[in-house]
Amino acid sequence: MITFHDFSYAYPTSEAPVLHGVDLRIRPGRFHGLVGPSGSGKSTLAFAAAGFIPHAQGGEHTGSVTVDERIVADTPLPELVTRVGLVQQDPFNQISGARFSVREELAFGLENLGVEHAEMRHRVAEVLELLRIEHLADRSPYELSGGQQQVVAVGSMLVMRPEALILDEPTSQLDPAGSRMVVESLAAIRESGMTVLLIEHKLELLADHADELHVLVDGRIVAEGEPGRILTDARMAGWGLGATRFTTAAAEARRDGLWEQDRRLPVTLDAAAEGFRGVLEGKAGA
Ligand SMILES: Nc1ncnc2c1ncn2[C@@H]1O[C@H](COP(=O)(O)OP(=O)(O)OP(=O)(O)O)[C@@H](O)[C@H]1O
Repeated sequence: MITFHDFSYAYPTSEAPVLHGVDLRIRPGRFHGLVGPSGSGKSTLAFAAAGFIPHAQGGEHTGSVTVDERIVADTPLPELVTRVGLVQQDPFNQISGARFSVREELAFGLENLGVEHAEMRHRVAEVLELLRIEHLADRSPYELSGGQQQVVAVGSMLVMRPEALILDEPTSQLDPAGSRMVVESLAAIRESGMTVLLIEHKLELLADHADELHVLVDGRIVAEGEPGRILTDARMAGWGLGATRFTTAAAEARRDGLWEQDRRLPVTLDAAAEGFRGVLEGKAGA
């Protein structure tokens, strides 16, 4: 479990804190999503959960972040990497450059930890299978598409068997085909029962995957709850956030009497289809 306890933080060059009194619980086996407008502090929060703040970035903080009761600020980074994996936006920057094949790239972090060879091979094979990238095992990481590289970056975190995986806008630099690959791997990770925090601007992705959403605005958590409730919250526009296409379509249809007044607005394709089917069947039967 990753827990933020009244955590505030300012970078060494910040004039004002970037995070303000953040209280947050990332619970074991749950898929959490973090949304917020640009510059609200989402990546900063991810760095704090993974220990890069304060270990690599310095700066000033109050309150604490704990990972399984260990205070992140007091735990050495090499110990934290086996507990919290962080996948960032640009897949290219996450490839070590030290290895010739995807298989070796995946083993790289384990080699550094001194994991024995048989165990290393086992974990690499397991991750190749989970992410359905066995066919890429002997390819050079540099020959891969952006989407494939990002899935390999996810894999290089998963081989460490962290308790939690944080993904910071993992599809933002990818084309639609690359995004699809990463989204498919998210589904596999979700099924594996791993603890996940996904930072994402694409609300539909969160609606499809997350159990719980947290909204960060100006460094403060302003709302938390299940995606269906948060993504249809009337305050979304005021927070600088949009709505899913399904919510917008149903809200417009409701003005024309084509969405039941007391039916919740949808955030997924399935919920939208169900609502519209209900209206059409009602009209056909009338
Ligand atoms: N290394 C740094 N030093 C000083 N200020 C920083 C640093 N990194 C980020 N900031 C500032 O901290 C604030 C929050 O940035 P952060 O990248 O965490 O936001 P974000 O919500 O992830 O944004 P985006 O959605 O655009 O990625 C911004 O005002 C940013 O300029």
